[in-house]
Amino acid sequence: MCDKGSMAQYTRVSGFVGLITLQNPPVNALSAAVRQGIVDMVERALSDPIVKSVVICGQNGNFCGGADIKEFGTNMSGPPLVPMIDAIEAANKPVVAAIEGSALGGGLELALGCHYRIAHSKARLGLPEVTLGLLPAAGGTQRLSRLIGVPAALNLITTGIHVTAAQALQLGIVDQVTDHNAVEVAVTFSLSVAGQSMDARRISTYPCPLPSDFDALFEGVMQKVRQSARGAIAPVACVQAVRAAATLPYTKGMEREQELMATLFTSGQARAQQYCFFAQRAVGRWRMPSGARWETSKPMPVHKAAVIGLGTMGRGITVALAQTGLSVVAVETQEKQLMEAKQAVSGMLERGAKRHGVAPMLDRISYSQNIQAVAEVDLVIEAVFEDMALKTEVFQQLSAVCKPGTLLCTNTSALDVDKLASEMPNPELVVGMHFFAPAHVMKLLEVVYGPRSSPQAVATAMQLGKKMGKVSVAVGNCRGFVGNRMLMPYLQQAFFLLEEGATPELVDRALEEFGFPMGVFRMSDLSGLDIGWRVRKRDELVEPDMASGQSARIRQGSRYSPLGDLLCEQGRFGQKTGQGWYRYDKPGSRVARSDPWLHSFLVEYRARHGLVPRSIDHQEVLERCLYALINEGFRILEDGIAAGPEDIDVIYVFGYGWPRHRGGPMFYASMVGLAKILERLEHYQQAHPDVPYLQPSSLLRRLVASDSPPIHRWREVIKKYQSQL
Ligand SMILES: CCCCCCCCCCCCC[C@H](O)CC(=O)SCCNC(=O)CCNC(=O)[C@H](O)C(C)(C)COP(=O)(O)OP(=O)(O)OC[C@H]1O[C@@H](n2cnc3c(N)ncnc32)[C@H](O)[C@@H]1OP(=O)(O)O
Repeated sequence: MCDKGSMAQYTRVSGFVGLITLQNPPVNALSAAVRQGIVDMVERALSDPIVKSVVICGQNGNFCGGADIKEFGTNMSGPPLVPMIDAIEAANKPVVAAIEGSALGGGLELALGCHYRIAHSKARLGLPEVTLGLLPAAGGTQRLSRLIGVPAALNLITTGIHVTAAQALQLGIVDQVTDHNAVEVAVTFSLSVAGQSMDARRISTYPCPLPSDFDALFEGVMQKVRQSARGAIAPVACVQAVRAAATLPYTKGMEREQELMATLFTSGQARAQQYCFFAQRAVGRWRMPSGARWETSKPMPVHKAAVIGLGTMGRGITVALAQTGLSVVAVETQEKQLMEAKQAVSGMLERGAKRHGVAPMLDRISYSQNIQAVAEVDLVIEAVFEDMALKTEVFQQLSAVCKPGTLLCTNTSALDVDKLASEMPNPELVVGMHFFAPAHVMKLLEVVYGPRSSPQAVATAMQLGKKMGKVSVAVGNCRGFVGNRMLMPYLQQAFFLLEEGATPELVDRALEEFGFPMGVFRMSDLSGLDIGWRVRKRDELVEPDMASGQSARIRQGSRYSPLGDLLCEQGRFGQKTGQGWYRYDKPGSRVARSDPWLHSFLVEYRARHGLVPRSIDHQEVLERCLYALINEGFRILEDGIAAGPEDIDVIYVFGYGWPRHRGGPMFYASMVGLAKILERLEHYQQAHPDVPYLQPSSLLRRLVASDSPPIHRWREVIKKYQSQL
């Protein structure tokens, strides 16, 4: 017997079991139609006298990915989740959740409303609402705390982590884990408990186990959460909701859960985080200005890869490749460096494997000092020193050694990928892969294509990035690509603010309060001030600091601050030398301390250049640094270097510490209001006419003139703008 009409299919199986199958591909999200289907089918199963028990499962081996996030921005209709789950829990026949694939968010909340949960061993469970700026508001905070206790519930709910079936069993979230068909096991099990009272299985009736150190626990967790949330409100609300579970009766706790959810639901932060969720997925659907795109470009198979150059980046890339299960040839011509790298790579693999409880992939890697060793690989990632002549030489060797068709990738953060490609016999096989340090940890990968890169080469690099667990974004070739190009105006404004009266502490505090993990100066100290210095020297911007006054701070026709160069001349390269914008207890130590020397140096510098310090507030810091960065983002869109604002936002959230709850720079601009951004840029440009980065981009002007459409409609304006160029 079967009813296929709705988005929850009803079948009677094994004679007496009502099987309800959610069917809303790809993740069986609980849309209004699915909720209606569940309500109807549960009612049907419970009112059918032949049915003794009920099993709820999801179509295609996937239980349920939670509430339908796409519905959140709309006028929500259909039966609400809470009464639907309450009705399941109140049922007088056993209801068993058969969990395959994922049970996340509302999906797990639905399962917690069931009387039993049976999971397949490969299933994953979690309450990831916090990552969407929300909390589990279909009883999740109240039921999970009662089921597994406050500390474990706090951990799951405030972090949003997914746990394996085995971990869920250990925590007590599921009752049984099986390697067999979970639906069949659940059907058999449901019959074994048919006729029994379900009173003891209703989690909402459980008392919440209270830890002895209750107050200290909540205080500690709240402090930790506030610190790591960097201004995000959802993690704090999650703690408050769990506290309600621990202190209030169930119905009151539910009221508190709803109240907290209402605040989050309507907040800009939830919108920003949900935007990030979809943006992260949208960047996989890449397109190039030539019209080539993800659906029509087939990646080449990659079984064996090589890494050339085993410095910090090369080591991280080797680890990341080996962890995907690929065979890796790691080449380093210097013997000492090769030995050190081998030890470091093995250490990283062993530590990673230990964390995940698996065997380290040490035998996946073969090391060599000879570039000939890469003859048979499908793809090479060159990670030698950031120097065009050196990279060109290595690429020429590679094209002589590699088998035909090998994809040649350069790991560069700024060099001209197209220029490199133009020196090769097969420029279509050359792409940039800009990894972020540490390469085996950081999630972001910029895949850089030039006008000559073939769509297949881009597709291959994008697919490899995905396999490596990276969020890969395809971007065009320009100085600094997307991320570092936008960083230039940001850094420049920060330097100018110091000249005008700010301190590194003030600028960093403003940016950290905004939500960055580190302000620009602490970050520069961490990365090393000498990196930018080297680039500025190459660009012939660095001059001996002989002169004073305004003319000494003009380079190549624009305002220039030599502050960073002056620090480097003193050997202050940041953390590694123990001194930079801050001082450190010793070279390599991480705690940044305010440096009186630096403050005196700034006073003296301003005096020497006739700069009268003024008081600068946080608002100005944010506007100058962030709006200049955003303005460059608009230029990047104008130039077609990024296909859309989502690409830029994903790069900033995953690679540059932009707070996720602010959605990325372009989303943030849309929230602030494009007209306001334009007005402030015009204001600062008038005050600083010698700073080209503050000149508002034509696209920003065009968007404002088009009544500032919502961000999902920017692409239309960009297309029109580009077609008129
Ligand atoms: C005054 C106002 C008062 C307001 C009161 C408000 C009351 C509202 C009450 C609501 C109660 C809600 C309670 C509930 O607690 C909330 C939730 O459940 S939120 C959702 C939680 N779930 C998740 O976060 C899971 C998200 N999904 C994933 O993590 C992954 O997709 C996956 C399930 C692990 C599968 O991963 P993959 O196989 O890699 O597939 P993709 O990720 O690429 O996804 C494929 C495709 O599906 C889309 N999708 C995935 N999940 C959802 C979803 N939950 N809703 C909608 N769409 C989803 C995803 O976007 C992909 O599509 P694409 O974007 O590529 O088109």
